[in-house]
Amino acid sequence: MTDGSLISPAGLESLVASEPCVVIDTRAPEAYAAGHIPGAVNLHDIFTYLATSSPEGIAELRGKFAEEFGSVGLSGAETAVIYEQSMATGFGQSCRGYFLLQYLGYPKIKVLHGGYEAWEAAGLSTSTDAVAPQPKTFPVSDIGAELMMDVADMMEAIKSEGVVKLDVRDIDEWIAESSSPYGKDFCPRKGRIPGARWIEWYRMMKPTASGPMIKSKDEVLAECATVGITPETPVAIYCFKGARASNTYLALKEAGVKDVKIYFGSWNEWSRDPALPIEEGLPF
Ligand SMILES: O=S(=O)([O-])[S-]
Repeated sequence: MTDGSLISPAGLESLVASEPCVVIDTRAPEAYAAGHIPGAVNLHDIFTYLATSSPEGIAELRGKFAEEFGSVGLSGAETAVIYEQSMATGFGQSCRGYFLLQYLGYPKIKVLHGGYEAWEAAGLSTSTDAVAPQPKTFPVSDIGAELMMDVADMMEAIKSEGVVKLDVRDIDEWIAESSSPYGKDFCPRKGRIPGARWIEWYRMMKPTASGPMIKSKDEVLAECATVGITPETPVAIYCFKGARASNTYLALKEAGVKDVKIYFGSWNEWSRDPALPIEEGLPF
């Protein structure tokens, strides 16, 4: 898939040559220091930040990322291009950045399809030079606010048969063997949001010579059909903290599923409140 919000390495090379761009590397600082796309800035918080959906949590999240995206030079005039190592090795962290920018109402966003691995596979130049971005005022808006669900929204979704609650976590989390990718007992409870259906996030990608890539529109819709999702189905996605969910979000949006939202607090938030219902044990 090459149109829409995904951009190929060659496409990114011509884009940066022709218009203002801020290229954002979401990998760990050590990986960035070892080599990055020339001119790219490093924002690893995009991946590591644990969000909650309380009013205070949302206010903190919005303030933090408006500040961080402004500090790397996003004013609304530049296209933000986000990348990670590859689409399937960093829990979808570049897509988490994409989702956060959409949520904050940023107008021009792309994800480098295939990430740094695809950039290197294309033989394009890399750099270890430090980059000093020029800070700008980030243009926060409410236009994307409805994309992010809070606990109350998820409780409503549980009551609604028509909304597919889509769990995209790894299998050990789905079968309630582990509570998180950070260790089995990182969260106090293991299980699932009641009524959730499951597509492990890797299924949205397939291997290529340049690394894992998001499947074609028809391939993604075929995966969706296995859990009853059509382009018209409202979908509420969750994972552990919103990164893998963002990878699936992007795949579904690119495939034409119209109403997709993320419960960004995800299992990290839900499992910590004993008042919230869960399904425990094996899902079969
Ligand atoms: O992908 S994740 O946010 O659940 S670590």
